[in-house]
Amino acid sequence: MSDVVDLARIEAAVREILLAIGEDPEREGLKQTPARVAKAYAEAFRGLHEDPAELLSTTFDIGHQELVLVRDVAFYSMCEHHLVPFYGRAHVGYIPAEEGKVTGLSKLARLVDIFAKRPQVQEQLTTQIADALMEHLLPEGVIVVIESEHLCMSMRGVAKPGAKTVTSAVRGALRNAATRSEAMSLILHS
Ligand SMILES: Nc1nc2c(ncn2[C@@H]2O[C@H](COP(=O)(O)OP(=O)(O)OP(=O)(O)O)[C@@H](O)[C@H]2O)c(=O)[nH]1
Ligand SMILES: [Zn+2]
Repeated sequence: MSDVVDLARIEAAVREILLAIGEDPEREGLKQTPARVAKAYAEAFRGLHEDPAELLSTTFDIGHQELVLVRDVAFYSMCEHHLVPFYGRAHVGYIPAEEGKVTGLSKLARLVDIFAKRPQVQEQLTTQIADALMEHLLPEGVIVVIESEHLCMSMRGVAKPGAKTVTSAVRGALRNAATRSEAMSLILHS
């Protein structure tokens, strides 16, 4: 990870922030903070250096052409406007095509993290997951629903803790009313 994220540069920047807020970066409690924040940021943004195509290249030949849905995938992301977390649950479903591919269930959850671990906005996170599945699995259809709380709306600014933002992206056969409502009822069952 450290070969793609410049830890020293983050450390220097965090030291500057501490000075700018009127703190003393040399005091005992803060001495290790720039290094800790650098490691935490490398983890929070590791998805920038991960490839969805590679992740979704492991596929199986299973003759299932009905909905596959992984519900309640917990994720933590960082709002690109304020660099504070937004977090919640993603529901990711697709209908494999006859000539398309089926991937491992864990890969759907890993795909959420590849895009969540980047500076993000929720709409783009939702779209990127859906489009990556369409591109790499060539399925009949995809549905992605994300529910999350944005700390930039809870702990600062408008200060509305508990407000949930829900976004969806629906592609292909899942745009069909009956199929979409079957998927939504399975998602809302959670
Ligand atoms: N559409 C969208 N907006 C987001 C997301 N995360 C944060 N925001 C919003 O981005 C907006 C940024 O607004 P600005 O007016 O530029 O920034 P600000 O002065 O800090 O805004 P306030 O949060 O209202 O104090 C805010 O309304 C946030 O609620 C997201 O994932 N999607
Ligand atoms: Zn924000």
